[in-house]
Amino acid sequence: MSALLSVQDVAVARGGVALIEGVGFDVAPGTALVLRGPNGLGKTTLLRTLAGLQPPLRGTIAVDPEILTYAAHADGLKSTLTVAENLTFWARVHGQPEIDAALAAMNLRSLRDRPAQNLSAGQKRRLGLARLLVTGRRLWLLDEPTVSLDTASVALFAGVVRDHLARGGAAVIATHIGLGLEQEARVLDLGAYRARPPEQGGHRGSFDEAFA
Ligand SMILES: Nc1ncnc2c1ncn2[C@@H]1O[C@H](COP(=O)(O)OP(=O)(O)OP(=O)(O)O)[C@@H](O)[C@H]1O
Repeated sequence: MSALLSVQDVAVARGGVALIEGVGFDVAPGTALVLRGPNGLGKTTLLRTLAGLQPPLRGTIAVDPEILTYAAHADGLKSTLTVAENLTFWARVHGQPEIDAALAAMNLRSLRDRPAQNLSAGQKRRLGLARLLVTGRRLWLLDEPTVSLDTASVALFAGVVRDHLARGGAAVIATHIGLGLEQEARVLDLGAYRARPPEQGGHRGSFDEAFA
């Protein structure tokens, strides 16, 4: 089956500095790619680039923007709206009819009427991840999705990702922890793609991406 995302010889930069270069991979339906690498290497920058929030320095990214959704570090919740209202808002944005399955999947049913501002950090994160399910999008780009989650919630979320893949979805996930997705996920160690500094022939980024 053809890839949902195809990346060829991509280089990315942040703040005018090239971070990663020569990255290439395909992500097929039913599979996940786990991005690994030390802090500051450029995992977030690569995900932002895949999401179309900034252009690559070089290379090609083939993806239909209509099929992807990007879950960044920030939860992006509306603090005065309840759990159910937050999800309903996002479901309507994406033309999805209901939120009950998403509430159940991330164990949020008992919290449905609580304002987002009164949730714990882990509960907020669960709500942020439940939002993925009401987008109806096939390709999930996830930046450290398990931050603040306890062990049970990590397992819950791993199950949600597994179900998404089983339905023909796909995911690219920057994470430092194991999600127990060894069957479905490949691991890409981005350390091997660290950009050379300019004095060694590497590229400088432009200021366009710095403010993108
Ligand atoms: N807005 C910005 N302007 C300039 N430089 C930035 C900006 N945001 C991040 N950087 C720098 O870009 C580099 C890559 O950051 P990025 O967040 O992509 O790394 P990461 O691999 O996701 O790290 P972590 O594992 O800590 O989340 C870092 O050196 C960081 O300090």
